[in-house]
Amino acid sequence: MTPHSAAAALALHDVSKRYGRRWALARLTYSLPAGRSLLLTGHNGSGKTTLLRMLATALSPTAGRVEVLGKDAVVHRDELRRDVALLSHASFLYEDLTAHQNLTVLARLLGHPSPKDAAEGLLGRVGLGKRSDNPVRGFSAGMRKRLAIARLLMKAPTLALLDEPFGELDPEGIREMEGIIAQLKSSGVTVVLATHLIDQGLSLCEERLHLQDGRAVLA
Ligand SMILES: Nc1ncnc2c1ncn2[C@@H]1O[C@H](COP(=O)(O)OP(=O)(O)OP(=O)(O)O)[C@@H](O)[C@H]1O
Repeated sequence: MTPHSAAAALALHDVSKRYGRRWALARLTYSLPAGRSLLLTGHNGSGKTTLLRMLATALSPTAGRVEVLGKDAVVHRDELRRDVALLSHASFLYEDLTAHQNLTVLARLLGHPSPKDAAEGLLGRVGLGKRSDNPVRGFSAGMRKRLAIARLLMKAPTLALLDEPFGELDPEGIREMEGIIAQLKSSGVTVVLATHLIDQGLSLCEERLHLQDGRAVLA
């Protein structure tokens, strides 16, 4: 490990990812300094989700090395999964459980001292207090997004990877999500934010990485 990467929240060393014959990421080298947050931009299919899933240790690189919080993301996958949370299109919600139950199940898994209170507090924070006893299967896309961010907050990660967090949200939801991301940052969480809403992203992140066909280009 170089001295530079030791201070980095994440570091990509010549990272490539291939699906079949298609290269989704190609020879990406990048380092995010500790204490900074990253805006990830690029057109549809440019590789943003692939990169986030790699940082979440859900995918391994085809070539190169990914370091997350100073650790190799392949070697230290299990321990990193405790510190890293991904808000993604697939939101890992139990359809037949209520919003409240979804969060209490997670809180118990995490060993939270008071799962029900924690769930209730977070549901209020994401604007789902009135729907907390409804099963998720009847939730709209925006409500699912709100519950997914509550799930991420319950996990209290060191690194939060947010894939299109504003998608499906109404204008009020977008403002609330901006507030939640700002709070995460002020509590010391490193945020990596992939979004097509460039203005929102730029106001929240100090650094930017723009992907074009899986390669980094100057933004
Ligand atoms: N599981 C997969 N199998 C095959 N190809 C894939 C797979 N996942 C992604 N790809 C391809 O990899 C490339 C990058 O996709 P990725 O989802 O990372 O892009 P993205 O920047 O997140 O796009 P969007 O803005 O549409 O969400 C695309 O060409 C895509 O078709």
